[in-house]
Amino acid sequence: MTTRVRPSSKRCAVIGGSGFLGRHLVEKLLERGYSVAVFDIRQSYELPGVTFYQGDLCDKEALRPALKDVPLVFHCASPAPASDDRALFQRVNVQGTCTVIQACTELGVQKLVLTSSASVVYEGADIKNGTEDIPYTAKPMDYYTETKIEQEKLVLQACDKEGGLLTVAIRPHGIFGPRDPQLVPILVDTARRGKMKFIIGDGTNLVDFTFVENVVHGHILAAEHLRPESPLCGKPYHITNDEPIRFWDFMSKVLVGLGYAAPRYHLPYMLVYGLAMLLWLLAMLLRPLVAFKPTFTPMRVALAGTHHYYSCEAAKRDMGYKPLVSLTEGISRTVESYPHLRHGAP
Ligand SMILES: NC(=O)C1=CN([C@@H]2O[C@H](COP(=O)(O)OP(=O)(O)OC[C@H]3O[C@@H](n4cnc5c(N)ncnc54)[C@H](O)[C@@H]3O)[C@@H](O)[C@H]2O)C=CC1
Ligand SMILES: CC(C)CCC[C@@H](C)[C@H]1CC[C@H]2C3=C(CC[C@]12C)[C@@]1(C)CCC(=O)C[C@@H]1CC3
Repeated sequence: MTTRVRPSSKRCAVIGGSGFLGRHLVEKLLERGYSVAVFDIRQSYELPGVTFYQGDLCDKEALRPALKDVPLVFHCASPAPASDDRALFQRVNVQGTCTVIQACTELGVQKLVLTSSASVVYEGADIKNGTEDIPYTAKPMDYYTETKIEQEKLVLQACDKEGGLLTVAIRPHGIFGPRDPQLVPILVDTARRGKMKFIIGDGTNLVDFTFVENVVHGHILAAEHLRPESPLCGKPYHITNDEPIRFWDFMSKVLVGLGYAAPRYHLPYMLVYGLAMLLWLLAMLLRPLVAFKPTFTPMRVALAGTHHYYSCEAAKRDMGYKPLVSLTEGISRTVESYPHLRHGAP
């Protein structure tokens, strides 16, 4: 006879726990007294209280030991948006997420918290104070977004309030903070190549940038408020800093903080967007011959030149969310954490 260990409510697993958001989440969970199993395709650190399981989330047998006897699972793994690899996104974000759901169900996991993205409703047009009832976009701007939509639908539809797996999705936007491998490094690289002199559009467009610790806070609140009778079951929630900022002011603050010049000259949005489309088409056509990745993709240009900020009122109402770190504090902690990216650093 096999005896089933009753999962401790202070035990959880973080799929994607080696990544930027995942590691911040793991650190906060440890601080709050959880013991954590990290499942990731790579191991990027070691910490007391964390057990690492290295494997591909598409492989159910590899996932099983990490999720066994765990009541709560966070799924924040994804290929990087910049990889732009359709087959990889499809395999990991869609098929892999099906595998995660199956493994959770088979192993009796009680709660699954997915890291989705606010970009599931974004199609390049302005979004001002967007709420969670905006429909998924029918015209996703890249493969990453296309598969994040599928992924979110799968997880939310799997919610079973009658004693089965409970699910909720967190939709962050523009996460930044120490150890981010994407936003600040791409920005600095672009500046070092002399390409951050221009403001796309009139520079007044407001967007959300969200400090990583606020995103973590939203995930933990969601997990702790997810119960069969709570409104969270099967729902998505925006988690933001609740301080929309002009896209180009944010970029300038980070650049100037690191010793680079702020962008100054304006370029018409439609001109840059048109050029980005042309470059993207060219890159597609030349792909079999030469691999080149334009910095200014249509998605990035759209994000840089339109309003895209979201309401986090639902998270405030249903889980008592409020941002813990202000934008000013978050930017200064981020800038300080990148001494190697400062202007003139060796
Ligand atoms: N960074 C951002 O601005 C935003 C991120 N998100 C979402 O947040 C989540 C975390 O993103 P980041 O921490 O920024 O990315 P990241 O790239 O730092 O972390 C993702 C982690 O997933 C792991 N992973 C990838 N494929 C895997 C596989 N097949 N099996 C196991 N592990 C795998 C990677 O090794 C990595 O450690 C993702 O789901 C992303 O879509 C959502 C909105 C904004
Ligand atoms: C070259 C410049 C015009 C822009 C440099 C900064 C960008 C790299 C970032 C600005 C907004 C960011 C963002 C994301 C990635 C990095 C940026 C484009 C996401 C696409 C990451 C994944 C998501 O789910 C949505 C994010 C929106 C904002």
